[in-house]
Parts: sequence; structure tokens; C-alpha cells
Amino acid sequence: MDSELHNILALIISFFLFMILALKTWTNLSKTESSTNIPPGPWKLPIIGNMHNLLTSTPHRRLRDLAKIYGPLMHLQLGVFVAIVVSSAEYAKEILKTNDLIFASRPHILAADILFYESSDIVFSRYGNYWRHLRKICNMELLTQNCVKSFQPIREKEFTSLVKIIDSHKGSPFNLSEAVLSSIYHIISRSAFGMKSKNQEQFISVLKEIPPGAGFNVADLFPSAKWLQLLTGLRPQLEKVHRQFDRILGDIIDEHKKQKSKDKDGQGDAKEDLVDVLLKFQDGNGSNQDFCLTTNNIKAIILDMFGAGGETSSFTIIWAMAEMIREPRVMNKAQIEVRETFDMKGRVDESCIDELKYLKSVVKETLRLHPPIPLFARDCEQPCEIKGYRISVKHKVIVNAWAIGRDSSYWTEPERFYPERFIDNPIDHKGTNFDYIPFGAGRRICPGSTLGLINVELSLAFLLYHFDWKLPNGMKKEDLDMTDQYGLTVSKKDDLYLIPVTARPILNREACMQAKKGE
Ligand code: HEM
Repeated sequence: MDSELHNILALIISFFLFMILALKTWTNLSKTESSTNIPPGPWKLPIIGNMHNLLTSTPHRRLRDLAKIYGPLMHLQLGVFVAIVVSSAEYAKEILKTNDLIFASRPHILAADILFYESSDIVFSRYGNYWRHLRKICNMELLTQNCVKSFQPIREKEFTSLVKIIDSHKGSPFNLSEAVLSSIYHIISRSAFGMKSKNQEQFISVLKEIPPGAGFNVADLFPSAKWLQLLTGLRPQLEKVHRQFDRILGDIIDEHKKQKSKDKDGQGDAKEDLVDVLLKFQDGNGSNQDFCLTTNNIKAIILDMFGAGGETSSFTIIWAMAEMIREPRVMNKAQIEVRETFDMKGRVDESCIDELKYLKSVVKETLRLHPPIPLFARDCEQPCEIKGYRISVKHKVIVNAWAIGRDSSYWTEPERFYPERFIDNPIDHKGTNFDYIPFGAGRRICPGSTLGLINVELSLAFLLYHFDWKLPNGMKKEDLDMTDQYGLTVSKKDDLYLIPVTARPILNREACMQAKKGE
């Protein structure tokens, strides 16, 4: 009883403290902002500003709806911050190209500080030398075209295992979301860390514990009010997740150090991977005096590769399958292409992936409708003017890639899943077409697009080659729930269950050779 009373009192006190802080902030901000020419924005409530506009599990949708009223460059008052929301290709180009350097850092968020060791990873570190070094190392060791190509056997092996697992469930409902996520994590950990971490399944289950909306939380909007982080429950939840990640990441590093000393003793001959390279930069190690990493920095970077590369790719695969099951014409067309390409060989082979023009359009169309990172944020580091509007230092800029991909000014029938729109269309994801930015643009553009895309394209080729797919329990395609939800990335809210029907069995090596001879 005593503790209940204590909790209630704490809540009441916190509420009043929050109101006082918010009122003070709001009064100060109304004074400063009214005198500058900032973009239009919705009416603000006293004290909380526009925070109520974003109390939703799908902020990208709410922001698009607001932009329809207030325009493609609008401002919102979120706690102590002013957020400038960009919802058109023209303004995205102004931010991500014309003024790229001014907007090259990301805002500070609590989740990044706790999970990513004081934001010392690539995604959240501030623009500057440290970030440049990290990006260079990861590019050279993992993400160049050649590196990505060298991981082909890992991908083919993993997707063959996935197909075998699916085949053992043929005829009954199968949780494709879970199996695909696990395969993608296996591929990333084997490519980046040279092994199947024994902690991998644990890692996936810890990821699921990241609180929904961690990437965008009310506690981030009043950073000086530390008690708010406790009141919302975010800090303790994130700290719990962090402790679990920290143990797993520590194990990955220890495994590498052990392997390294075995190699020194002449007992092992493991190939160097990203973690080995990062360890060479560890405090005081070797010749790399100009750039040092702590163990925590290394952990943050490993987490980045899982975090930025895992969900993004696997959610794209699941959205593509969900869209195709609702549009059998598209699935059929993609299946014909994949089967015609690989029937002679009797198996899917990555070296022919560029022949799959239609499948590539399916992937592009999926990323247009369902960019896994629909909102990406940048800090304004220097006052500037965007088409007559004044953007001040420390304004947060949020680019709504999701809204831009569904804007009827650039896309006909924008809500329709229609991969044909990308056939014979030179538009690509490389950050020069600002009406299509699923990988972002400018200096902070995603460095993992090649790795991400090959994972998505190849997995879909495997899934479509070997199986026909049906919805479970006599469900009609119109009834498939396509609701999305926001965590750190946007996923389909419910896992996708489908019934696989084997169409092309997995051939063993000899049978493949025979099929090839018959070409
Ligand atoms: C379908 C797959 C993927 C999508 C749609 C995607 C999308 C994005 C987006 C939108 C950003 C923010 C870009 C910006 O601010 O302009 C980003 C950043 C990033 N992505 Fe990806 N990504 C994918 C796969 C990957 C993979 C496989 C990796 C690596 C293993 C990766 C690593 C990163 C990193 C490190 C950043 C931060 C870059 C920086 O801030 O400098 N991503 N990604």
C-alpha cells in the first residue's frame, strides 16, 4: 500500500513538473519562433505544442496527412524542439543535396545513446572525422561491390537452408517473417563476423524487446527532464535491452580475440572479417595511432550492422511477398521469370540475378510503398534559407521518404502495387532521384544498399522458384492485414503466415549437374 501511494505521489509530482517545464519551454519558444520566417505548421496546443499530432504507431502516415494541409515543408513544435518536416522531392533535394553539409548530422536520441554506446556507431555519430573513418572501414571491409560479391556462397547456402526448412512445412501455415529474419541475420553475421554467432537466436529475441516507438519518444523531446525518461519507462526498458545486447556483443568480440590468438599460435587459419579489422584499431593497438576505437565503439558498430542491415532487408522481403500474394498476377509473372531463368540449372544461382528484370522491379516497387526507414532525421548545424524559409541551428529536419514515395505528383496511382512502372524506367535508389529515396541521399545515404538489395532479390528468387504460395485458413487476399507499425524500422504489424506448396524440389548436386548437361 505504501509503495502504491508512493507511486501515485511520484506520478502527480512528475505530472506537475512536466507541465511547468513544458509551459516554460512553450512560452520561450513562442517568443523566439514567432519572429522568424519558419515554414507553416498546424495549430499548437498550449504547453504540449504538436506532440499530440504524433502520438501514433505510424507517425509517417500522420505527418503525410498534416503535410497535405500545411504543405511539403512544415514545422511542428515537439517539446523543446522545432521539427521541420519535408514531404516533397523538391524540398528533399534542398536538404539532402543543395545543403547536404549543413544537414549531415543526425539528432541525438535516447535510444541511440543507450543502445549504441553514446551514439558511437555509424548511424548516429555526428558528422566528422570519427564518422568518416567508420564509414570507410565498413565500406572497405563489408560493403563494396567486391566484398558483397565475395559473400555469394554464404547467401546461397543460407537461402538453400531456408528453402529446406520451408519444404519441411509444405502444406501447412508457415511463419515466413520469422524464418526470413533469422536467415538474414545468419547472412549478416557470417559475412561481417565470419561465423554463425552462437548467440544469434538470442540476439533476435532481444531485438524484439526494443520498445515500440524507441526511435521517436516523448522523452527525447525534453532532454533536460531526465525524470521524464523514467516516467515514460523508456530508459529502464532500453537499459534492460542494452545489458542483453552488451553480453552478446562481448561474446562476439571474445570469440574473435580467442581465434586471433589461436592464429598466432599457428592453430587456426581464419579469414579476417570486419570485427578483426575493427580490433586492430582498439585502444593503443599497433600502428593505428591516429584513429582509436574502444571496445564499446566496436560493439556499437557490430550492432549497427545487425540493426541497420537485418530488419531493413527482411521487412522488405516480407512486404514484397505480402504485396504479391494480394496481387497474384504479379506473383505469377515474377515466378515465370524466375523459373524460366533457373529451370535449366535446376537451382537458383546468384550469378544470373541481373537477368531477373521483373523481380528487380518488384523489389523497387516494394521499397517505394514500404521503405523500412520511412522517416530519417538530420540536425541543422548552421542557419540557412530553404526557398525563402528560415531554418535555424538545432532545428531537426525529418524527411518523410514514405510520403514522397506515395506522392501523386510523381507517381500515377501511387497506392497501387504496380512493378511495371519501373520497367524501362531509369529511376534508381542511388540518391539522385529525390522522388524515390528508400536508401536516403547525400553524405549519410545508406552504405549498405548493394548488400541489402542482393539479399532481398536473391531470397525472393529462392522463395518464388521453389514454392507456390497460398494464404492460410481459406483467407481471401483482400483480408490480408497490411497494417504497419513503427519500432526502429517499419514492419508489417502481424507476422506473415503463408502455406508453401513445393513447385521445384531442391536438387542435390548430382541432379543439378545432370540438369545442366541436358541444357
Ligand atoms: C533494404 C535494405 C536497406 C534499406 C531500405 C536501408 C535504408 C537506409 C536509410 C533510409 C538510411 C538513412 C539514410 C539517410 O539518412 O540519408 C540508412 C542508413 C544506413 N544504413 Fe541502410 N538500409 C538497408 C540495408 C542496409 C544494410 C544491409 C546495411 C549494412 C549491413 C546498412 C547500413 C546502414 C548504415 C551503417 C547507415 C547509416 C549511414 C550513415 O549515417 O552514415 N543498411 N539505411
